[in-house]
Amino acid sequence: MDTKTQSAYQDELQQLEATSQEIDRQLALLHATPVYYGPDVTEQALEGIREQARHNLSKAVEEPYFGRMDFQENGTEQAAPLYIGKAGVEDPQTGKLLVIDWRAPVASLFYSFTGGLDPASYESPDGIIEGLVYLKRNLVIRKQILQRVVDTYDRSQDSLAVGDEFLLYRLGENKDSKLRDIVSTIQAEQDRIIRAAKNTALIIQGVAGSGKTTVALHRLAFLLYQYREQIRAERMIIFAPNSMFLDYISGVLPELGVGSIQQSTFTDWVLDILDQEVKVVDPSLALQTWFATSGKRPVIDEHTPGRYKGSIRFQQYLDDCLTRFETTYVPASDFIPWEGAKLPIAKIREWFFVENKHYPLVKRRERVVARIKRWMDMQLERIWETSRKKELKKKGAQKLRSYLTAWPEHTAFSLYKLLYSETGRPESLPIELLHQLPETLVAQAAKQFKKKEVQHEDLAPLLYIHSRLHGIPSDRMFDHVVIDEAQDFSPFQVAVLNSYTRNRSFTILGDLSQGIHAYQGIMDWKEFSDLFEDNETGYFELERSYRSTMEIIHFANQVLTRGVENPLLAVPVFRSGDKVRVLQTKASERLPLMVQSVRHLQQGSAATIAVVARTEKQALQLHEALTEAGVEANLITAKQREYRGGISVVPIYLTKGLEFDAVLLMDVTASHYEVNLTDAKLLYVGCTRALHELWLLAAGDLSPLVLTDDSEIVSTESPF
Ligand SMILES: Nc1ncnc2c1ncn2[C@@H]1O[C@H](COP(=O)(O)OP(=O)(O)OP(=O)(O)O)[C@@H](O)[C@H]1O
Repeated sequence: MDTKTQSAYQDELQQLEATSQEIDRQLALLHATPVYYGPDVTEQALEGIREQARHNLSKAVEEPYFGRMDFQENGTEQAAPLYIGKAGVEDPQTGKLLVIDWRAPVASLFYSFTGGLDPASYESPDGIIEGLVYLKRNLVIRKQILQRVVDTYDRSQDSLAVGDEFLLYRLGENKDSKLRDIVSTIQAEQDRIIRAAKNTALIIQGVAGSGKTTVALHRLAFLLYQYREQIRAERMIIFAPNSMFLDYISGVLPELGVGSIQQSTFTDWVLDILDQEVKVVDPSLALQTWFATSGKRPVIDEHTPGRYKGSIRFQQYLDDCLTRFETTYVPASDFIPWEGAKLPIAKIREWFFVENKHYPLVKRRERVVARIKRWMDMQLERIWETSRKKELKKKGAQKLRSYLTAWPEHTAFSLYKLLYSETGRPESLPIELLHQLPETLVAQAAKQFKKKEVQHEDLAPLLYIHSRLHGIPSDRMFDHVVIDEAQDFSPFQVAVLNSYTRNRSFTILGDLSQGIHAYQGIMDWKEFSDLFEDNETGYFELERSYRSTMEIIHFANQVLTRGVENPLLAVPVFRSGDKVRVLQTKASERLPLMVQSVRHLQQGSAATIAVVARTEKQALQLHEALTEAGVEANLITAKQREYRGGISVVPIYLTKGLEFDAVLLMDVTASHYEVNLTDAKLLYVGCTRALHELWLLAAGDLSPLVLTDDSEIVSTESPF
């Protein structure tokens, strides 16, 4: 350590001691205050504040801050050090902030400042604040021990750009089984997204490993801080592709001090609203079909079920059907409960179509039926003779029951089923409407709906019908919605979600280059932005990839370029690692070489390893071989709900969103990965899951997607 670093270290030690003492003091005081359980509302509110403070300080005491910025605001005498941490800590005597919450406006300087001598500024509630930055320092504190002090900018030094050394140090670390927060190293382009205003539908195209998922989670924490008066955690939701992925990201929000944000898959969320009336067919069946090796895969076009039923055209079709249906929903005849009493149909129609027109269909029916009953009661009041009254009452009730059979109650599913049915259609839904649908869809529906089973792509239509029937209760509305892996969502899904979201407050993130679910997803972000007015959306691109080494990113980019026209290529951060290893072998050596490779990677520094198969069937076989060889590994299938870390065996299409220290891609042969869009994207996804090491194995001819003689990034030598 040179003298300058040593002195910085000493300064920071003293600062840490002083801050820790103050936090300890405040915590002791809070713990000494008895918890209030009484009925007084003011006291309850104060207890809430104390509870939050207890929680924040107990976290802060271990690791009070991670950054320091010396900033001299214009008009002040000298630069003041600002310490930035996960939670703010105030000195109650002076009101001075000992630690600034990373989400506070001034903390944005720590992330947005990229160096140079020019003044820097940030937006405060009172307007733009300008001044000079003198120092940007990263600090690693673990359990109150100062482990590292790294200056990434120093105004008095020669190099005036913010250096990457601290970021590289963090990126070089191994990962455990869960995604982590990045508060200490958020990059300027990520910070802009995190702090973007709430009431816009933000669309973010980010290359693999650019931090999309991480940024989305940090954005939720920011929104909760910035708009604490307007939004609530329980009314925010993050949609992710599957339960295992949700498990993988589940640690970040609690680490950031925000819990209770809903996390769900689109499927689970819709089924809950539909009260589990239907079942979704086993998702692995669809995956096996769409991710069969090339030649066995169905062709994808506009009639592909996912694309057809996910389109706005289909939403308009449903809309038209529902509007027609409504016109003849009321029975066609007068209601005559007994001889001499008649409720004219014109009256019933007036109640239904005029007086209650603002209510959703189900509610409207309920209200009109209740009104008919009241009308009947009034008619009965005119009759004095008790036995006659009783007799008519009974008769009226019977008549009403049969009258209502022409006015059946519907659920979203029963109505949806009706739209596909040749028989039993009301006159408002002529058979010609059915003939507008592709025949294959009608045939599939007839088969599945009998068993109350639907496909994933039926969920948005069902929810749409449900909301037309029932309306959307205010407690179901979201304050903010995050859609991760959004390239696999359909426009219809986003449109229907929009009706459940206040002020179109969305963060929609994804990567078109990873759009492997083309049978249901989008081809262009315009398909989503077209759903909103121009001034309601924002679009960001993230090009830098933080996950993988330069070698891995360059290699993955080559794969993509070979199968995709004009691909969006990732730019790696300057982190060099081992070369990508490509190993060819004989069929008989395939499994032994896999076992040997896994053992080798395990003995190195990799804590998490993925053995990636092309299909689920192959994953099963590879898992079996590893188990037989005594290597403990977890098999990941479409039904998996937990991600356990360690060694995972996983079909390539299920690796999306995850990351591993080392990835071993099996069977990268010409027959498994051909030169086409889907295979190139699949392989790209597989390659970009690796942080530090990427190995490819092929028993047979190598896939043309990976053929390269670039010896700078690839090695074909055996390490054994
Ligand atoms: N600013 C950063 N500082 C440190 N690590 C970062 C930063 N940004 C991203 N990372 C790391 O990069 C990795 C990739 O992040 P993340 O999974 O959020 O990316 P992604 O864009 O969602 O990836 P993909 O689309 O490939 O699944 C994670 O390990 C994350 O911690």
